[in-house]
Amino acid sequence: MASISLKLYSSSPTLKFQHHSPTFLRKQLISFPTRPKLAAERNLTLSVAREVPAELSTVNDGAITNENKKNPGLEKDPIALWQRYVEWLYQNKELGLYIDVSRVGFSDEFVEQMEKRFEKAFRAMEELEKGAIANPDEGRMVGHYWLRDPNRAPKPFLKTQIQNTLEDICNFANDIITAKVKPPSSPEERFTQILCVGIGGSALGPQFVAEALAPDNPPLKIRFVDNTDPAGIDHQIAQLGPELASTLVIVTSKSGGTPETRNGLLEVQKAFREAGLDFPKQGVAITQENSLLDNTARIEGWLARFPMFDWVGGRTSEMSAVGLLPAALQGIDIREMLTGAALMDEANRSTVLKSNPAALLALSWYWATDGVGSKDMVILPYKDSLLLFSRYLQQLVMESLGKEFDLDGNRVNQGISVYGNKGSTDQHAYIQQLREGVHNFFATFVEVLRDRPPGHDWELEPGVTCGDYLFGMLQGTRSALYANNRESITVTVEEVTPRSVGALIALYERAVGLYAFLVNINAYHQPGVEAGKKAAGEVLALQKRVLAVLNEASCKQPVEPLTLEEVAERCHASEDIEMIYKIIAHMAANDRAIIAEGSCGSPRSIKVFLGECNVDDLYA
Ligand SMILES: O=P(O)(O)OC[C@H]1O[C@H](O)[C@H](O)[C@@H](O)[C@@H]1O
Repeated sequence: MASISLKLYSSSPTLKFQHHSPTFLRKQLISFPTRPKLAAERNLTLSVAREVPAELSTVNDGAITNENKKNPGLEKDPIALWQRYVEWLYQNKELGLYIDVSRVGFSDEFVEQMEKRFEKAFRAMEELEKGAIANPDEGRMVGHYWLRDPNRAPKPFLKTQIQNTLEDICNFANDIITAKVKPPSSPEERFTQILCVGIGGSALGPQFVAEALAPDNPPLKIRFVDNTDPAGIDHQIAQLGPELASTLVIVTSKSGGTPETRNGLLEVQKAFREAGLDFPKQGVAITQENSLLDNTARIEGWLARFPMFDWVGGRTSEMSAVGLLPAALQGIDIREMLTGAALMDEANRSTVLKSNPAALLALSWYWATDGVGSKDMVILPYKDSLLLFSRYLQQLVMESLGKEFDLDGNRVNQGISVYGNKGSTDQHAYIQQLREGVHNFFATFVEVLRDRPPGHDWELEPGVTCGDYLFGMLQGTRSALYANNRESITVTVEEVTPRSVGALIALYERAVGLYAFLVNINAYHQPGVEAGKKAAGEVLALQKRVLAVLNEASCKQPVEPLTLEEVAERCHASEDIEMIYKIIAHMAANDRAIIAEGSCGSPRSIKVFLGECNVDDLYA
């Protein structure tokens, strides 16, 4: 068993969450040492016994897995680390964006091994951008990159569609904001609110961008109905109150038929009716042409309709009308978002690994997770406004990479799990486990250099600002994790702007695409989601049968309360008795079924009938 004596340096003791008085802490943090001092003053020797696994080799499907990875152990010498940092640092001057992969321990051999795979991935990505059927399972092109560079669209009419849609978005948003287009009956004489109804890719991008970029006082305030939870919908409607009259409702659904979105629409339309408002005059649809939603909006004469294209997936639709319309209505510079994405796309077309930011991420993900998702991706933006970035990436990464089969039909059960919220807040929640617990993750820090707009900073202690603490917490956590062999990537932007947010979105769209090529899967379909939707449909169909059986029994004189077995038998679904029990329990909890005898706690005791019958009929 090889053993290695490693020179480590600890983070400042005060960051070790020891119990000290606030004064002591304040003194310590004020004298928060810089790296050289930290390294010199706080050397700590730790001897780590490390199995040096077998030589790097590729298994039959070419995957490079942990047990085969020649893992020399993470570099810990500060000077050598500094050299690694400098050697691998990616900088995009125009975007003010940096990527640091020096705290991911991939070896030179590994990089060499991956060169060929990246050459293949770069070629595949080039074909994708030229209009190849890169989503073979659905026979579709993958064209979200064309949204920010229409000249790349493979057909002139596609370029025209993209350009015209962007123009329409800008003009419509301007008409709304300038009150050229007004709500029909609003004392405000202008639209003041946006209610976005949509789910998944039709909500997560707009939610992330709103949180990241909406000004403190936007021309229209945005809120979302992104679920079929009646209480959640009621809450949004209640918060709008009389402002429902000046609310623009944007209903987004690429398919035009997603049940949750359709339910949200029906509920909101009900609220409009009850408020005596004319929904179509305040309704906007964003959907594929001739979808159910599109036809509804057209026939009912909604205020506006914007197209979604079949070659743009939900999780990569933020640069389409899905994201651009709500952003523009909040006064966000959507052309800057597109510019940021386009500049990042250009950088990601480099075939030199070290000059391709998305490739650096994909390389790091492959190393950290052995190309099989063996570790989770923890996203830690140290900036409140980027709070929803991880939720956005959960769909982009997990719905793209979480696939049962690869492109050759092998069962691979691929994917990388994503979680995280924001730093330093998350340090007070689960960093304990990350630092010392199960080693099943790699971290991605998102660093924002600009703490406050120029001229607004303030020293809460001599020479120390609030932002310095945030900076210190990020760097301290990164060091503390690495000191315990936890790897991390750091993505740095100078500040959160439409351009940098557009770049971040493009960075991860491309990294996911490259990684998918590396592991040979289709990143652009989602068969597993259809399975869930189908199963939900079956539950509702069974519920209808249960209702019919109960209705028939409840209308008898006297009313005939039924046992679960009797209900199941009459539904010809004895094997579904558990689901029937759950359906009845849910209905009883909402006063739609009456438990005549027994209780849901002891299912076998239940006798049930339908709510509209009164108890007196029971034993008449
Ligand atoms: O935009 P829609 O067609 O309503 O789809 C909304 C969401 O539905 C499903 O969950 C898909 O897997 C997502 O990719 C999609 O974003």
